[in-house]
Amino acid sequence: MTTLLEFADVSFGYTAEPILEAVNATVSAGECIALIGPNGAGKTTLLRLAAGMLTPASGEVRFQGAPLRRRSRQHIARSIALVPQNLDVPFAFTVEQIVEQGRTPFIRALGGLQRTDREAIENALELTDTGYLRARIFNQLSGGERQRVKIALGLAQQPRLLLLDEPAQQLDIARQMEMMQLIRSLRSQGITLLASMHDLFLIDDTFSSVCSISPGEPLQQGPVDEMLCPESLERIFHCPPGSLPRKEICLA
Ligand SMILES: Nc1ncnc2c1ncn2[C@@H]1O[C@H](COP(=O)(O)OP(=O)(O)OP(=O)(O)O)[C@@H](O)[C@H]1O
Repeated sequence: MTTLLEFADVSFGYTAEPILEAVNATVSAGECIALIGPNGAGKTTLLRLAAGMLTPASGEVRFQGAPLRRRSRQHIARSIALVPQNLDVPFAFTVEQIVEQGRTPFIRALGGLQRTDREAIENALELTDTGYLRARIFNQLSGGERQRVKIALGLAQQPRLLLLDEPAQQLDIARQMEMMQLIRSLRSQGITLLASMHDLFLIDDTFSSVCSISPGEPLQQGPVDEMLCPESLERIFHCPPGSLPRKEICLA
């Protein structure tokens, strides 16, 4: 499989205190990876580094073999979309206006939206089943509706790699199932995904593999069943050995 994204010995900290140290990881084209780890381990930070929004203190993040730090924000945004946990929209923008923002990296000066931009926007609305919300004010939507619109915004960028930060957060069980169905459908369309996930029970049927970050542990990547076994989870989440139930822990 072709390597799309690569972390090569990446270290990063917001202050002198490192959050990520000598991280090595790869995301291959077509993969759908769940990123797990304890609160504060650095999942959001890793996603921001992957999107080129943060620059490593040392090491390199590469996309299709080229270091991200040598690419412009606009260039990166044509290939990689990050769907954040929270999207602050200060004005009464409609859903359609929000999703249109995904085309910003493609618009030429004074050019406005072209036919290809309109097609990308319609496709994103259709894939996320948010077309019926297009005239609604984003800030007035429910949490579940907002989640889908945020993903539509990312998809409007027509990214090779879609990064999702906690896509299932604050969703009820039915909306969580719909979100996982959406992720599976994006996966079946060949979109490469890396998503931070707290709810481990949602991972099994949807993701192709799991990547873990945990303080004091090297980053690990592996098949879902191996990564979600009790022994592995106890190590990742720093639970005492034997504390996770063996019987019904069959997450995978
Ligand atoms: N802008 C920032 N400035 C300073 N410290 C930050 C900043 N953003 C995050 N941090 C710190 O970096 C660490 C990692 O944060 P991050 O949000 O990446 O963790 P996370 O694994 O996504 O956490 P959670 O599961 O709770 O969402 C935390 O200790 C956090 O407080």
